[in-house]
Amino acid sequence: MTPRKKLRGLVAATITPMTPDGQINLPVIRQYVDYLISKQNVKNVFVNGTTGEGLSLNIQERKQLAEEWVCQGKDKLDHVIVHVGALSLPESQELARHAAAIGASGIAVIAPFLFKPTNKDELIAFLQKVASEAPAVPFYYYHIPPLTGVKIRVEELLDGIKERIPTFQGVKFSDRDLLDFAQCIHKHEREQLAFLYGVDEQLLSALAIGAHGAVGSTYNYLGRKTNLMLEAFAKPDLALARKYQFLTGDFLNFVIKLGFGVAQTKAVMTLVSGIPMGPPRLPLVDASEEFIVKAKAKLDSIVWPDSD
Ligand SMILES: CC(=O)N[C@H](C=O)[C@@H](O)[C@H](O)[C@H](O)CO
Ligand SMILES: CC(=O)C(=O)O
Repeated sequence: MTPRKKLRGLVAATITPMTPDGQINLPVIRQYVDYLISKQNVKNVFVNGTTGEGLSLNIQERKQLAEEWVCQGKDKLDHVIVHVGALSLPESQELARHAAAIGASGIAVIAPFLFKPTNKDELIAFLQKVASEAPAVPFYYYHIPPLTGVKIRVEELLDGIKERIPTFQGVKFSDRDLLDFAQCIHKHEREQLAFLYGVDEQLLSALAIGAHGAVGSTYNYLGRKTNLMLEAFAKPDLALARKYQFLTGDFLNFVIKLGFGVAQTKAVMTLVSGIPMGPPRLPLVDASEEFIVKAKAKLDSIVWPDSD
């Protein structure tokens, strides 16, 4: 898939649908693609990331999912970014070659998080070995220190990165350090990079400092509302943009207090879309009935500015 457009706007971090007995449920993806486009107005996806339980899948499953998304997304989605990060460098390289072969529009890599890189050079060395396996595919670094424990500041990491990784195309930034994020944008203003924010509950703050888009789990089911926030911000109608951020924040604040992770995201998506996402894979366990009832009541109680 040769990207016709620059990566901008919302990117849904896809959930991996599973059958009740825990196998990946590929036939559901066709319907999932159509749902994102028609109901959420979201035309970019980030496959096999955190929300997709990418690191809990085996290589074969990851390849099958990537293929299915690229294939079902053909002529429908704008970008299919495949996360190919793994603890094992050769596995990550194999996934990168595979993503290139199937025509993914980008690849992303998370920092290895058991043996961790201790400085910028070690991390770049790892990323470079993966990126070079897919020399024609845009490469994104996936920064998510709350999960990886790798806290190397991105602003430092990016210093000189293009020389080492010519395909470097941007960052998916899932951290609350907006100084680091702002410095990335500021220092690379002249380059055609994509800085995508990944903490959905504070996307508006990231837009204010120049985020080009966002990758997140909530755009699966709150994509349409978040797109209205982006439109209001662009107008600019900041009062309206804030209303949307406050309301999506109201939902997230509520579920975070109940305990909110990928298992709960699967349950919420099943509830909202009607597409069966199935259970998560261990060590994650299914959301409780109580969680689902409360989350649904909360969602139903929100009065959106566009009132539907
Ligand atoms: C830790 C995690 O999964 N972060 C996601 C993306 O990076 C976000 O999309 C969150 O799920 C979202 O902001 C809700 O907290
Ligand atoms: C949220 C996100 O981007 C991910 O699930 O990887």
